[in-house]
Amino acid sequence: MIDIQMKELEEKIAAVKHSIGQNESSKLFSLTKKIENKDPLLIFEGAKQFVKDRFYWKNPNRTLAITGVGSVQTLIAENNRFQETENLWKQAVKNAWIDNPYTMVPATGLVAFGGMDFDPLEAKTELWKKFELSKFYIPELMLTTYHSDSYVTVNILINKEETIDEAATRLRKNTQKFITGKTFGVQHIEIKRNRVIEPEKWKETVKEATKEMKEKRAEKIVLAREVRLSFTEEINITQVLEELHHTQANSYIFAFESGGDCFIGATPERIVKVEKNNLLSTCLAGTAPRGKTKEEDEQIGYELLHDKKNRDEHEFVVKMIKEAVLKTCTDVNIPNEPVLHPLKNLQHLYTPVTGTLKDEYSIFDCLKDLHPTPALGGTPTEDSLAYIREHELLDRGWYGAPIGWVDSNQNGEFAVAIRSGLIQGDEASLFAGCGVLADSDPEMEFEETRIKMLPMLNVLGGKQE
Ligand SMILES: C=C(O[C@@H]1C=C(C(=O)O)C=C[C@H]1O)C(=O)O
Ligand SMILES: [Mg+2]
Repeated sequence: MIDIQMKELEEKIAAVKHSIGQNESSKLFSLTKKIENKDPLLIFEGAKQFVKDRFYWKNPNRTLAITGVGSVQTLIAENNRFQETENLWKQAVKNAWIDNPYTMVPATGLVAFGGMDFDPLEAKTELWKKFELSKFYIPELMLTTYHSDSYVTVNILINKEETIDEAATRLRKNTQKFITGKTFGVQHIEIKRNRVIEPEKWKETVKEATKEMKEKRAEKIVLAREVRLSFTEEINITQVLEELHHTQANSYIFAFESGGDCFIGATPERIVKVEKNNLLSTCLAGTAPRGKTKEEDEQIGYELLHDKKNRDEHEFVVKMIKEAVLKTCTDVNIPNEPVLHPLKNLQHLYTPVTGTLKDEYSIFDCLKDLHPTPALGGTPTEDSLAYIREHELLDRGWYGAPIGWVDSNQNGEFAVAIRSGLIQGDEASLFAGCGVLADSDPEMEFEETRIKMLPMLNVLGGKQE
């Protein structure tokens, strides 16, 4: 249980109540405490019986995990998603009473976690109907695990009308309910049906795109496709998260529930991380499989580092991110050559980008400038997006877009939501894309996307590879 004396809590609530303005009916109270270590997945599982909307996040080096349950305030943008979300977030922070003694610990205190559509101009289909253009939760309860310490944050709306005693009791009850957690059993997932959506037509689209580039109407276009699965029973998200954690090193693990559907994945791609004014972005593009032996693996890695098509794919991303970051940062540092980024099923070309974010820019400004990078859109951005809108067979929804969190202390981190799937009860869609250039071979690009789906497919009962 959260360690706080009733008297101390009542004093805090009295102060919050006192601060409610004449024209306000309530105030968001955010209270953070350090607690004995808890397993983030047990909290995630336990919350299922009380709330529909949960989120989960783990960073690639596993120093930070965030579990959020419920939403005390949901930030939904209607048009200009980056600017609107930032405005809503700033307003929420301004209106809240934040009691967080651990402001040096990222992702404690008031935090918003969410994601957004890849392309607001793409026609929406039934598939993504539960996901708004952009949606961020400020959770009712959040567990932050940073290095080996755990922190719990409870967010509640204190009403002007309720007594201090009522509010304190409500806060304690809520905390107790969510912090107890629940263990989960091992589910043996069985795929009933695995439907690759229009593979031949997809290859045809890739071929068409290569023509587009030969005729110099674009230089790179990223094309994605979908696989639809159905299972013998409903999928337990907690177990999928645990399996992703065990199988996908060097990747973010994320989940975001909305209206009963869950967008989930294990992505190696960071779009931007901001810690105070330190910025880190990543160029990740160019792909090859892993070898079966160490020698074969090193040989494939060497070839990837020296392959012209993959280096070109990568370079488009470096160029675009460099331009964007030079605008918002000083002290920009970008190595001249990429290195290999090994994953379980494949390896990528990787170039880190660091800089010092100028005071006048926020993480939302960075997202606006960076998304979509040519790792997910193409070059030039607008022409490739127009091509994707018109020709891609898939409604990308939140696939390929930023997903992540911000706190009220100038920290935040967003990944690019790839290697992901949308779980809808006993069905799921998996997504994967690839960078198409003028000399792309449709069969090879198809194979690349097949391998990119394996991380999700394997934890959903697919054949191990
Ligand atoms: C688009 C995806 O991945 C992107 C495309 C890559 C490529 O084509 O080489 C590599 C990494 C990602 O930037 C995906 O996994 O869905
Ligand atoms: Mg590629």
